[in-house]
Amino acid sequence: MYIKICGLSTPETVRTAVDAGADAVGFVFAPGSPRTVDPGLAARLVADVPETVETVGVFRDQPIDEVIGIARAAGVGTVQLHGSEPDDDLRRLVDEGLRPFRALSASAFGGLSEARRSALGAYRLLIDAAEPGAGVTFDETELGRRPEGFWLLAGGLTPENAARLFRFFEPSGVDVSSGVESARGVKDPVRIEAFVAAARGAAGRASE
Ligand SMILES: O=C(O)c1ccccc1NCC(=O)[C@H](O)[C@H](O)COP(=O)(O)O
Repeated sequence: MYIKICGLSTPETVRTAVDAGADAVGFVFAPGSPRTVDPGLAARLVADVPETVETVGVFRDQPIDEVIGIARAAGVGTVQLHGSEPDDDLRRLVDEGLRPFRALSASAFGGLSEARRSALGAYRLLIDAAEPGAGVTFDETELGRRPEGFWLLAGGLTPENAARLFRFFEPSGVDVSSGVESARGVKDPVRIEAFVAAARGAAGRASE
């Protein structure tokens, strides 16, 4: 079970996520979000993250050269693309030594052709609600068949619903942002710890 805590912007909450046992921490570089950080702040936060924890930059419809420049400046090793970027952008990230996550809404994934599903199978997927970072869950009927490779479930997860949704969707891991906040854009250390514990607990029970 892989756990990603997204939209972090303070040293305290990054430390809480790492100490709680998150596998990845995410920083939003897409403009216009209450969680958007600049690359300088992200670089200071990334400096305190152990190498065993994946650092993820989150982008939406930004030019790929800009994405790579920000990822390098911030020092993140992984790039999560939320827009309608072409597959060439994903290949370019790989060529640059960055690990891509392709984020797709559940309904977009559910509507893909078999050929498109298998092309995307080359990448790690993050299946989200229609509006990323909005704290909204999606309905089972929107997704249909589960992705075949490594995929993260996102969209409206919380400490309260993580175990139930993990058991239902059986993803490779989970991703959360709004559900571990006390107010929009403000992460809550207590909820981060509760989320990681709930997700780990669910994964442990699923493997028994
Ligand atoms: O967080 C944002 O505001 C955001 C803006 C633009 C693109 C992506 C964004 N966030 C992505 C995430 O934080 C998560 O990967 C995912 O959408 C889950 O969000 P939530 O439903 O809030 O848990």
